[in-house]
Amino acid sequence: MKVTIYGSGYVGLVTGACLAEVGNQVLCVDVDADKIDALNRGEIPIHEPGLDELIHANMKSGRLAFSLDAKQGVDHGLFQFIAVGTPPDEDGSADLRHVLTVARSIAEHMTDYRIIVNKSTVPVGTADAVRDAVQNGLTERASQGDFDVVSNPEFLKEGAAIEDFMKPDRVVVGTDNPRTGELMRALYAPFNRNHDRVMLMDIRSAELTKYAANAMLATKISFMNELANLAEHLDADIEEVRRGIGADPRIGYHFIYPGCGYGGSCFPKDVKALERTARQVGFNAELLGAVEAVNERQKDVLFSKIHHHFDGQLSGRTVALWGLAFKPNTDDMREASSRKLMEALWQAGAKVRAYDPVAMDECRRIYGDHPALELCETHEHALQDADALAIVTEWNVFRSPDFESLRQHLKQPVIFDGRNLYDPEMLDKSGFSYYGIGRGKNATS
Ligand SMILES: NC(=O)C1=CN([C@@H]2O[C@H](COP(=O)(O)OP(=O)(O)OC[C@H]3O[C@@H](n4cnc5c(N)ncnc54)[C@H](O)[C@@H]3O)[C@@H](O)[C@H]2O)C=CC1
Ligand SMILES: O=C(O)[C@H]1O[C@H](OP(=O)(O)OP(=O)(O)OC[C@H]2O[C@@H](n3ccc(=O)[nH]c3=O)[C@H](O)[C@@H]2O)[C@H](O)[C@@H](O)[C@@H]1O
Repeated sequence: MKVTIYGSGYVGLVTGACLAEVGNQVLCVDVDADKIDALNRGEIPIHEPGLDELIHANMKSGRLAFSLDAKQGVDHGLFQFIAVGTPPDEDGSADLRHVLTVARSIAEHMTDYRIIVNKSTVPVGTADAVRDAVQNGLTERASQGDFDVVSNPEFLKEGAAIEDFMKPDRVVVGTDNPRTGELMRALYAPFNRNHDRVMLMDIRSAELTKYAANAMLATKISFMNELANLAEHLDADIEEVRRGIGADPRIGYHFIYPGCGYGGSCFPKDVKALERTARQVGFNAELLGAVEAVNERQKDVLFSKIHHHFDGQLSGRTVALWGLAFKPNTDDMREASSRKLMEALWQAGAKVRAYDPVAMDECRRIYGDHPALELCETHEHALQDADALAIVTEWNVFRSPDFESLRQHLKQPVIFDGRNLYDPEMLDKSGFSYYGIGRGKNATS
């Protein structure tokens, strides 16, 4: 089948590469000329395990191509996937500018029946807005073009995106046309071999399903972070509590890891957008507001602990920072907890020596040559002359460090562990001051 995908970011590239891999002819269209040039040279703009190989193999076989030309995109695919960004606008609602630009450009060039598939995360009612934008465009051209609009939200996780796309838990398809539903089912058939994962539903429910999934996951995290902070007041260990509740299959072990707040391009923006959607229809979504507020506060927790440990005297201090990405296996630093921590440390007059296995270039792109930031070649190197170690991303390489060498490098043996990687008792016995999240009595929040 022929597929066009607008937007060559995380979702567009993964969708394009995976659909090409199972035999479709895929054209990815983007407005970013540098990105398309790089892709055409075989350079992949993001770090996503397995993506380079998949893109290279499918470009070579002629099933995957990249273009700047929207008309070529409209001519190419029966399926027109929209996978452009939907960033928060000023009040936190999803900004649909890019989605509607694509819709208008499809209308401008369309000559045959097209299925417009919205994969971007968009508020309920967006399919109607896309349909109106396309219809208005066609009317202006006095064209009789026929089309359907489908909602097909994406649930992949960065760092495991290929696996998630190739073996989805479910494929949600919102459509009001049974024939289009069957065409979507045929497109996804290769990912559906063991059991039918395609769930057909009405469009508005599909749109809401995406926000509901992210909001539920974010709620679990904020709930655990709230309890972690409470555990510090009660001298209990949240890691024991986590194991204790996770054993109940109704709760489960997934997404109940406390930490220094959730980041990334999606949870923060999607929780806000859903809360704003509710507000727009006159509904006060109290829980969503609390999930967001707890997360904002949680991103300050490591700084509070550092500030407290050094009696507020941070000027002239140096903190070694392990991890910059919002989670392991990605170079994405959007809404990463590392950013809030670094900015607070700089504000307080401290310096940061940071290391991340893949996000160093991204950090350089964001902060340039910041005078209070040194990007170090290894995680050990980051420790040199540092007063303390802070960890914000649970990369495997940080899980089992040589604590003896760590003690020798640090000016003071103190660790602020934003991901609860280490055993407090063991570190205590080895003479470290250890601050985890919710690990017994050291409340500063
Ligand atoms: N990143 C993720 O893990 C996931 C993201 N999503 C959703 O998918 C959507 C896309 O997210 P990402 O891939 O992360 O975004 P991204 O920011 O990585 O990529 C978006 C791409 O769209 C391009 N673009 C903008 N306007 C365009 C236009 N008119 N025509 C063609 N291309 C255009 C941009 O140049 C950029 O390359 C968002 O709505 C996001 O919420 C959903 C599931 C997972
Ligand atoms: O809509 C999206 O973009 C995607 O958002 C998330 O995926 P992603 O943001 O890539 O990353 P997650 O693995 O969900 O982690 C998000 C954040 O939550 C934090 N987290 C996660 C799990 C946990 O138990 N505790 C916790 O603090 C992570 O450190 C990270 O900062 C969802 O997991 C995907 O299903 C969804 O498609």
